Amino acid sequence: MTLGRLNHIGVATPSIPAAVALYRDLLGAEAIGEAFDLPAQKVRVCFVDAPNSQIELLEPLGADSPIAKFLEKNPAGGQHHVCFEVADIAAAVADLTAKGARVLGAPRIGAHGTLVVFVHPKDMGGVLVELMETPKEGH
Ligand SMILES: CC[C@H](C(=O)O)C(=O)SCCNC(=O)CCNC(=O)[C@H](O)C(C)(C)COP(=O)(O)OP(=O)(O)OC[C@H]1O[C@@H](n2cnc3c(N)ncnc32)[C@H](O)[C@@H]1OP(=O)(O)O
Ligand SMILES: [Co+2]
Repeated sequence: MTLGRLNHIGVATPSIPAAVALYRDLLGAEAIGEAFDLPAQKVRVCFVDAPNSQIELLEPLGADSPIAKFLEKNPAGGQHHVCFEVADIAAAVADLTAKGARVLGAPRIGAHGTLVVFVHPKDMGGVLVELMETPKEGH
């Protein structure tokens, strides 16, 4: 696989509205999307756009959300993952698996409507890495 652009940084928060206020009022964020639920991934999502990337604010949907456990350990929230784009997610999964990295589950549709997958943080120096298939032109 070849590492593509940094698509977003995932930030877990107990409150998307409170986090949005910080990015808007403290940092001057001007392009903030509407929050939306992603039930299949057990998260509520809101994107804060920066000129060259995005912050993906994440609230847990339900006690079994992957964010819930993170927030138990980090009640105020915090940096959760980084997401890079790849041209071909299946090829990336095969490559990573062949290299011995733990790919978590099968690719599934993420918040941008394209296939995403995660690599276990223990195989990436303590960083939870998400890979997202680059949206096809015009999609
Ligand atoms: C897909 C929609 C959206 C998008 O962009 O499109 C998203 O990004 S949704 C993001 C939320 N979804 C996920 O994170 C799915 C992948 N995550 C997982 O499978 C788990 O959260 C996992 C495996 C990373 C952790 O599992 P779990 O929380 O059940 O286990 P532990 O808490 O015991 O953690 C095990 C070990 O990993 C360390 N850990 C956990 N989370 C993170 C993290 N975000 N960054 C770095 N390290 C993390 C944790 O500290 C444990 O380490 P240890 O040394 O044993 O304490
Ligand atoms: Co993400």
